[in-house]
Amino acid sequence: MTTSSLHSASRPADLGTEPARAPRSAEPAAPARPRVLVPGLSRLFRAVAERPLPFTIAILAGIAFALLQIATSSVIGRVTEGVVVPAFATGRPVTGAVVAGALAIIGIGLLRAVTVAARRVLTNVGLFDLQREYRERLSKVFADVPLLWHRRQSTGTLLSSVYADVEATFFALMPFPFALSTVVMLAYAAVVVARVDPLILLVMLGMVGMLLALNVLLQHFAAPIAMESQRLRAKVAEIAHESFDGANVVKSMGREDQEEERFTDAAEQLRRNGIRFGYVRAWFDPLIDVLPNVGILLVVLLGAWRITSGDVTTGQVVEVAYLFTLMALPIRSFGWVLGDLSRTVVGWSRIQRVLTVRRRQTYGTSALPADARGRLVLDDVSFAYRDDEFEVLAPRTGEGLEDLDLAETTALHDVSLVADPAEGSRVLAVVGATGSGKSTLALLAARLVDPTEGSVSLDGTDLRDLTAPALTGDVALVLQQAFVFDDTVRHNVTLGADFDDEQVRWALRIAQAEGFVDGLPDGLDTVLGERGGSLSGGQRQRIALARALVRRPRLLILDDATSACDPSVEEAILAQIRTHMTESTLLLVAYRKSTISIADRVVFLEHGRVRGAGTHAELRESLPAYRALVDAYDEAAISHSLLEAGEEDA
Ligand SMILES: Nc1ncnc2c1ncn2[C@@H]1O[C@H](COP(=O)(O)OP(=O)(O)OP(=O)(O)O)[C@@H](O)[C@H]1O
Repeated sequence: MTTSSLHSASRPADLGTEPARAPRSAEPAAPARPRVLVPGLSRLFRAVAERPLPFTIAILAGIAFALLQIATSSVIGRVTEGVVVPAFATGRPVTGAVVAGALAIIGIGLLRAVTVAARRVLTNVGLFDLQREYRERLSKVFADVPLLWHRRQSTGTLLSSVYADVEATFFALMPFPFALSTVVMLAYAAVVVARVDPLILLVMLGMVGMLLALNVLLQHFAAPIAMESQRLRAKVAEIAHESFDGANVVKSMGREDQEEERFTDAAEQLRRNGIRFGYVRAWFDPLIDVLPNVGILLVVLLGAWRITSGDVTTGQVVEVAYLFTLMALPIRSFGWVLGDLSRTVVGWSRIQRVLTVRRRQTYGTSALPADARGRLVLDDVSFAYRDDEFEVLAPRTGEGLEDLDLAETTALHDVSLVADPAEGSRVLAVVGATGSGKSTLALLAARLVDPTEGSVSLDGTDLRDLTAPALTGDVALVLQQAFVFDDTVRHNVTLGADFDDEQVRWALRIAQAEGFVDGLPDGLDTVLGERGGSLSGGQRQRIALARALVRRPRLLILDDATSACDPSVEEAILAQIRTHMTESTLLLVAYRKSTISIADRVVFLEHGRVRGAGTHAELRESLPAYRALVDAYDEAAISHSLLEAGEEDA
């Protein structure tokens, strides 16, 4: 049995009732057929306004391209009139006109190439810049929102937002400047064609109208599928992330096949949805592609008839037919924009869900005085976990929390306690059955959550009034799940702050980590690998503990932070902390008698209420429930030791 399984074995589950946790928030039900055209186009225009310089130049380059296209068609019309028709009539080529026409066409072609390059480069500049900005904005929200928000989100979905949703939102921007410049081209072409022949203009307008109608129809069918695809992308990411994260459980429980099946199912749904999207596009794309060609055919037929009746010249018909050929691609770009508009709307709505989370962690302006001694006071503190409090509070609703009927789990009721070195309670242990509110109390003391009622203060200052640096500098919380970065031991302890090697070693020594760190190939410079995969659970916990110790916080909170260490190591750690961290108050969430007995004072929680406070001996004497719980911890520890001894003998 591993040390961490000892820990779970040593916590008697039946000594406390655990009310069911509030259900985690699901993704909000999205409308089956979202409105796409107006919200989508307005998002794209806003994107252009957010990066005006590159997009304006890209659009201008697009317009220049469109005008050059038209100029090409007019040159070709003139070459037909001035070179081809006379050559047919006289049987002799008109050399000067041929050279002039050829030079004009080559010159315009070169200019067109420049405009294409400028448009593409600048569109990319604007597009990727926006993607970067929104990824940064999302990650800022992730950093600013309270811890509880993160606990309600799936990491896979958040990852998918940062990557796939941002990409989907701005995907349609790629052809957007080209499509916008097409409007100018169409207007100009309409004038040219109207001057040639109103009948041909009618053909052109009919063709453009049909193209738009086809695109709107495409939206109608494609948008819900695109929406489902984004959701499924997030789901695939979520399952993949869960499988990687829970690799230990999956392997130890032999659930590889089921996990694979779960992943395959989601990937298969995504595949099917992608194919459905492809089917829809496959119906519409050929029609949209073929329409301009039908237009050209009609122009040629109509033109031939109008030439014979003498209403237009051959050059004019060739010019207009060529114009239609040139317009096919720009008009198609409308289709690209419209075709991807549904992804814009869906991606944006998913990003919005994160960006509009109203609750951000706010900080005060106070700092603790230099001679503060770490007096922690919880004064009549109640705390309730509220369902969906983050999701429902989109800024537009204007609703306050108090107006909303939210499901609640009250974890702590009117809890008052004091840990004060001056009053002989420098080390305070919090004991209670599972679900009694110990971890919630630890979160409150570290201000990772704020009380629903009452206050938590350190040396007389409400934690809410402390600045962020004061809070993180004066209070440190170490959790059972130690996170280790893929970096050196040194960086994992300092996290980039200015501590020298001596200080790092001091912290490692107290955390009983110096020995094994010295045994690592490069000592402090050893890179620990992703999530500290090369370390044992207990070693990871000790690195995380050293990270807190090196900061010498005034208040050190350990929530089951040494659970994966042997009892003897745990005892040594706590003894060292007691001896060397004389300026820190220590709040311990304790599960072992050895831990509890080093505390100056113990607070016993039951169902979120303080049932008793005093020394371990006093509580044992006066509270049968406390005695039963602590004895049960002991029995579990003894049976574990016997089990281990048996395993060693075998
Ligand atoms: N994020 C959450 N959302 C809703 N309810 C929660 C959440 N976290 C904890 N709770 C509930 O609050 C109560 C106290 O939980 P807490 O984790 O503080 O207990 P604990 O004493 O630390 O338990 P354990 O010893 O099992 O870690 C429990 O009823 C729990 O179900």
